[in-house]
Amino acid sequence: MFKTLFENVQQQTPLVHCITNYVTVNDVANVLLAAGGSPIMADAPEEVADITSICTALNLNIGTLNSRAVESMLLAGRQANALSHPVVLDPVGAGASPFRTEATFRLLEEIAFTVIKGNISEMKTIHSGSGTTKGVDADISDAVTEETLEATVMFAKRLADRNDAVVAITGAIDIVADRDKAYIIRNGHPQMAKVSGTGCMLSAVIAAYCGANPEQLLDATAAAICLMGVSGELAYERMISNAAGTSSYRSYIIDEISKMSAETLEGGAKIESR
Ligand SMILES: Nc1ncnc2c1ncn2[C@@H]1O[C@H](COP(=O)(O)OP(=O)(O)O)[C@@H](O)[C@H]1O
Ligand SMILES: Cc1ncsc1CCOP(=O)(O)O
Ligand SMILES: [Mg+2]
Repeated sequence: MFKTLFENVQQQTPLVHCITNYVTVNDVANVLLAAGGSPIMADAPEEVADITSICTALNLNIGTLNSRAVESMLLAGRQANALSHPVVLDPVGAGASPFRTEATFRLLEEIAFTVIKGNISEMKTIHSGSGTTKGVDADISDAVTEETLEATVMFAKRLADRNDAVVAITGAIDIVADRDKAYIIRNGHPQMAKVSGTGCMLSAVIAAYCGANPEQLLDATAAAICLMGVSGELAYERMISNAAGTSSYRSYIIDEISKMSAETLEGGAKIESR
């Protein structure tokens, strides 16, 4: 399922324009290189439309939002839409403050997103306009369980339909959906939540996969999620065998992404469709 999607990224080296937060920006750049893409971070309103024009995909992440960044995101998003480039939204912390929530809705109104990717609390905020979130992390009471899984799959499909986008909800169980079809992905490791930026890294990798595979946006998004999850599992094994800690784990995740083969990805993916 993933071989061609994976190879397209390796062969095309998609250039991804990121307007992202200053917490995880370096990891986002390195994970894009590790995955076979290429990063450029640019957030000045004076240049974002030009930068987007030379890229393959755009990744908007509201993690450390300010008014100038909102302006830049709108300019870049409009240009990416005009050029039919895929655009990913990571609504980091939507629901944590009115500013974040309102900016998220303004972006959703004015830009056609290809993929909207967040944790369950952020995605519930996008659905209802308000929500509980533990800062940038999901509220534990929102967590998707086996009991709430099918309802969350329906929720993801409805949200995808309403926004005319692929919707990806991350957590212990990841769900990715368009209006008709969903995938449930059970890769990853709880340790990934102990590293700031695994969600941001994933959004950038999704942008690279969609840029290189514009005709298969749902599958490309699923491939990126499996890539992140399988790498998180392999990195955890290495962390344990080296008696290492969370800082090394962060590097090990990027290492495993850089060493990934189509065969390991395919063999390691725990994915089912609905
Ligand atoms: N408990 C978990 N078990 C397995 N994978 C996880 C777990 N928590 C997070 N992940 C993985 O970590 C990555 C980031 O997801 P998440 O923590 O939900 O995002 P964010 O950091 O934006 O809140 C995803 O690839 C997800 O699958
Ligand atoms: C801690 C923090 N604060 C603002 S952005 C950010 C990083 C969030 O990264 P992720 O969404 O990948 O956990
Ligand atoms: Mg996040």
